[in-house]
Amino acid sequence: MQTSLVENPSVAQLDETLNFLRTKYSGPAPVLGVVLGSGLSGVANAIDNKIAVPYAEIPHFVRSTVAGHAGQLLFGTLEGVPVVCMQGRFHLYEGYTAKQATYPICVMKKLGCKAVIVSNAAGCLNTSWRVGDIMLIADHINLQGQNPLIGPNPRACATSPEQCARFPDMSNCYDKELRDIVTRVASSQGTNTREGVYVALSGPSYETAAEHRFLRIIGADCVGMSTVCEVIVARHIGMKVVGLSVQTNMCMPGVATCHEEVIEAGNKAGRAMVELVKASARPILASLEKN
Ligand SMILES: O=P(O)(O)O[C@H]1O[C@H](CO)[C@@H](O)[C@H]1O
Ligand code: HPA
Repeated sequence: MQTSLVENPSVAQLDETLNFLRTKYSGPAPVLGVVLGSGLSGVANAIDNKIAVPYAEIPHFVRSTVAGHAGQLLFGTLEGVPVVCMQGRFHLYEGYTAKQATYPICVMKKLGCKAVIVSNAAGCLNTSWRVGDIMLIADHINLQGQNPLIGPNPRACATSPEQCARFPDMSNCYDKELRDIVTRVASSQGTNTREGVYVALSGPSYETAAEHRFLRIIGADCVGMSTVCEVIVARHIGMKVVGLSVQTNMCMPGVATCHEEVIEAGNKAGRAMVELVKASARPILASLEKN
């Protein structure tokens, strides 16, 4: 288990994790990280030459405790692009600190990833959309009451030689160029993606109808309990981000929400997600290599 609740990951911690992972995987260094949300595990099936490492075995990783989150790190290739994929993520409501929940993002960076695709299942607040729609995250609102960067900010983070800002900019959090690439890939596949704002709450209780009204008023299109801390860390250490939210349930007055419904809708949308993530890997890599 990670011991420090306030410090960024240390060089020693990350080295220990990486040395362990190197005993399990010796293929090409991953350039793209992928985080799979509730019910979205199916994307893992598209990864070729897969090596799976359970989180429980990885030094300084915590455990997945939520249904629909397999709890393993996958190495392999997506359309020939070396990737590392979290088949399941960590949430604050599981009792983890923001630093524990985002440690794998630092590991991805240390392994060589220049960008990360984060995906999630989300409740749909936008009344013109439907269950199953895939939203490219254009921006987020962090209402989790936590920020993974709280605490000392060393001159250079253990993940990167460059200085990590005390006050990192979040203006192009969800990279516009990569977002446009994924949108083009989706439309070439006949998938009509949406763009919008993801709001993250701590959970684990779902929202009340009054909270839904409030979240619409402040400009959110969908709501979830994850992602934003991962994205803040990724941006802090200089990784580009693509965010995908699958609309798994409509947030409507008098309509109950349950996690089984979320997982089922995630699984159903999974096929489109698989195709989208798969076909986006190469163009994303081309864009990263160009910049
Ligand atoms: O964000 P992901 O991990 O996809 O999961 C979403 O689904 C769960 C609630 O059903 C919450 O964990 C929420 O954040
Ligand atoms: N609310 C919060 N998180 C969620 C939801 C929701 O309706 N659906 C999936 N994750």
